[in-house]
Amino acid sequence: MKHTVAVVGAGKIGEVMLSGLVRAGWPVGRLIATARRPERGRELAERYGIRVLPNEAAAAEADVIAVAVKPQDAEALMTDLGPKVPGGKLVISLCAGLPTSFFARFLAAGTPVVRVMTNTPALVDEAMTAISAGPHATAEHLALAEEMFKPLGRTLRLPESQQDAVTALSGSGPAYFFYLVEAMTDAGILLGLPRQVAHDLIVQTAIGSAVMLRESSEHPVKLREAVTSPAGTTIAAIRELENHGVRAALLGALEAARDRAQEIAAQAD
Ligand SMILES: NC(=O)C1=CN([C@@H]2O[C@H](COP(=O)(O)OP(=O)(O)OC[C@H]3O[C@@H](n4cnc5c(N)ncnc54)[C@H](OP(=O)(O)O)[C@@H]3O)[C@@H](O)[C@H]2O)C=CC1
Ligand SMILES: O=C(O)[C@@H]1CCC=N1
Repeated sequence: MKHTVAVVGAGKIGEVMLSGLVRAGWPVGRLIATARRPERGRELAERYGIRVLPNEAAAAEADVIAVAVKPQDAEALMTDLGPKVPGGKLVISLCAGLPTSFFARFLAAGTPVVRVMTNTPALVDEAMTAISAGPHATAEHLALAEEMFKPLGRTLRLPESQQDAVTALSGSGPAYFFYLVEAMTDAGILLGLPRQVAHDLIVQTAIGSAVMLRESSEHPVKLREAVTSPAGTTIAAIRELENHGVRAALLGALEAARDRAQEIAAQAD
């Protein structure tokens, strides 16, 4: 925790990261945020007691520069800031789709770049974060990225070539589960339950199922089979899911998310 970290473009995911570092005891004096809108900067300074600086000043002071702008804003940011990033800094990209080679184009030769895909459960220290070495990133840089993201949940090192798939699966993943919970709550209402009751039933069921997935050594198929009684209620529901092609829809959905990540990269080329 002896490094100073600047989150450049502290929006939703940047704040998730900063709040996790604060909870993990990262000294607030070693955390810097940048924001495009002054009111957003004030909000972050008040909420976390961290410093909010202009991009160039943040990059000059920090050892680690975490880029958390939308991919569509990355080119404008890097065109301006990239040449001003002093040598010897570690640049971490949190951006979906953009390869580390995109960032290297704007940075001084030899600047290490690490690509990270985390997710919003970092807010409850249950993130899944995948970390990949880009140009000039050494084992030491990966270890530093892990030091920052480990307190926020699980971390995994993967080749950068797998990051678009990771983005589709775990980066966007929380949205799919929230969508499912929302739809199942509606189903509870259809069956006559009050909204709050339906919500509570399904949230606790989701938590219980997630804990079983993590803590039992059983394959998900076995866990599902244990719920599915012969001629029972569950198989009646599963038949409907199969009839509606839910498995195929998921395969297609994740492929679409991966394709969108690739399109973002192509647009930035
Ligand atoms: N949301 C998520 O669950 C995840 C997002 N990501 C990635 O994180 C990145 C950010 O996503 P998200 O947090 O959702 O988006 P947000 O729009 O919430 O955050 C981006 C922030 O960057 C600010 N910004 C843009 N340009 C500049 C600039 N030049 N200088 C300073 N600040 C700037 C924006 O300001 P303004 O408010 O004015 O627009 C905004 O606050 C994306 O690349 C996304 O792919 C990765 C994993 C998960
Ligand atoms: O939807 C997005 O593009 C970002 C990347 C992963 C999660 N949210």
